[in-house]
Amino acid sequence: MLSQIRADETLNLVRKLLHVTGEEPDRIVEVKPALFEYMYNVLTRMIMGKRYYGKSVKDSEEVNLLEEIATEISNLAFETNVIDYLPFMRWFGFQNVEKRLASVNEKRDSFMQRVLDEQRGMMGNHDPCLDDAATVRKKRSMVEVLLDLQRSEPKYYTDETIKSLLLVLLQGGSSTSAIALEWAFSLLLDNPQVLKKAQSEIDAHVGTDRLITESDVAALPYLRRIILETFRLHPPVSIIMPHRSSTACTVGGYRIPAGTILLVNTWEIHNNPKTWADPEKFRPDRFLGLDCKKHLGFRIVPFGWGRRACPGEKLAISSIGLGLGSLIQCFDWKTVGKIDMSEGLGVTTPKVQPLLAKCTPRPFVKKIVH
Ligand code: HEM
Repeated sequence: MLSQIRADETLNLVRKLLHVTGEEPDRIVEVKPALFEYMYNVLTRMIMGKRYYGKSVKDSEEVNLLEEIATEISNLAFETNVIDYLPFMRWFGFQNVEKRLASVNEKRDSFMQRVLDEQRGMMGNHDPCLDDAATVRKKRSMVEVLLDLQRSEPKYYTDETIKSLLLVLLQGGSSTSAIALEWAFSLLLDNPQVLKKAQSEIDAHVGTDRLITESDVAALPYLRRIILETFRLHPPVSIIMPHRSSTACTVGGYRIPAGTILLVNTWEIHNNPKTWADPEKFRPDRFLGLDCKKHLGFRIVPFGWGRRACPGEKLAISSIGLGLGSLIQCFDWKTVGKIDMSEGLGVTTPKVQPLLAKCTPRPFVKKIVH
C-alpha cells in the first residue's frame, strides 16, 4: 500500500546524501538527520498526505509545532511513570505533569484538526463515487480515506475518531522505525564484514542499473536477518506498554490472577543467554533457517504478540529494509573513530551519540538517481 511514497522517499534519501557529500569520497556526514527525515516523511505522507521534514518543507510553523509536540510527549512519558508508581506525588503537583499533559493534548488536537480541515478543503466538493479516472488512480493518504468514509458514515467516523486513529499511527510508527533504522545502520558500520556481505547480496540481486525496491527487500534474506538481529539487540520498545490479564493463568510457573497489570520486557527476552548464544554479539546469521515467526516463537517479540500486537510490523520492516538497503547499495561507508553504542532513556530506546560516518558515493549512483 502506498509503495510509491516509500520509493520516492528512498530516492530523496540517496539524493540528499549525494548532495551532502558533494559527490566526493570520504566526506564525514551526520547520518541520523537523513535517516529520520526519510522515515518520518514516509509516515507523514502515508498518514497525512504531506512531508513535514527536510529543507523542501515550506510550512515551518507547522513543522516546528509537530516537533515540539513529539518532544514534550516523550519527556512526559517518563514523568507520568513516576506518578503511576508514587501516586501521592500527584498531591504535590509533581513537575506540573497533569497541566503539561493537558496542554500537549490540546496542542496535538489542534494540530490534527488543522490537518483534517486542510485536507477537507483540498478534497473540495469531489464526489468519491464519481468514476473519475485520475482520482481512482491516485493513491490516497489515510486521512483522505478516513474523510471519505466520514461522508458515508458521519456518526462513526467523527473528527475525534479520525484524529485519534491518525495520532496512534503517527506516534506508534515514527520514532520506533526511525530509531530502529539508526541502530541497524550503526551496527553495520561497527561490523564492516557484515556490511560488505550485505552489499554483495544487494549487488548480486539488484545490480547497479537501478535503485533497490520494496520487492527486492523481500528477496534479500541477509538484509532481513540484519534487521531481525537489530530488533533483537536493540528492541525499539524495550518494555511493552502495560496489558491486563483477562483471566487467571500460569506463565513460567507463576500464577497470574485475572486483572493483573503485566509488563513484557522484550530486551530481557531478546538478550537471554539461555535462548541466545553470545547474546551481546551482532550476528545476523544466527537467524539462518529461522526467518519466520513459526520458527522463532516467543524468542523475539519486538512488535508484541497476539491481538494487540503492532499492526505496522510489515510496513516497518519494508521501510527500514528500503532505507537501509539504499544506503548499502549506493554508498561505501567507513567509521569515524569508535562508534559509541550506548542506549539512552526513552519510551523508545534511542542511541545516545549521534552517528557520524565517512561516506563515498559508488560510481554508478548518480546515473540511477537522476
Ligand atoms: C520498528 C518499528 C516498530 C516497532 C518496534 C513497533 C512496536 C510496537 C509494539 C511493541 C507495540 C505494542 C504491542 C503490544 O501492546 O503488545 C506496538 C503497537 C502499535 N504500533 Fe507499532 N511498532 C513499530 C512500527 C509501527 C508502525 C510503522 C506503525 C504504523 C504506522 C505502528 C503502529 C502501531 C499501533 C497503531 C499500535 C497499537 C496497537 C494496539 O494497541 O492495538 N507501529 N508497536
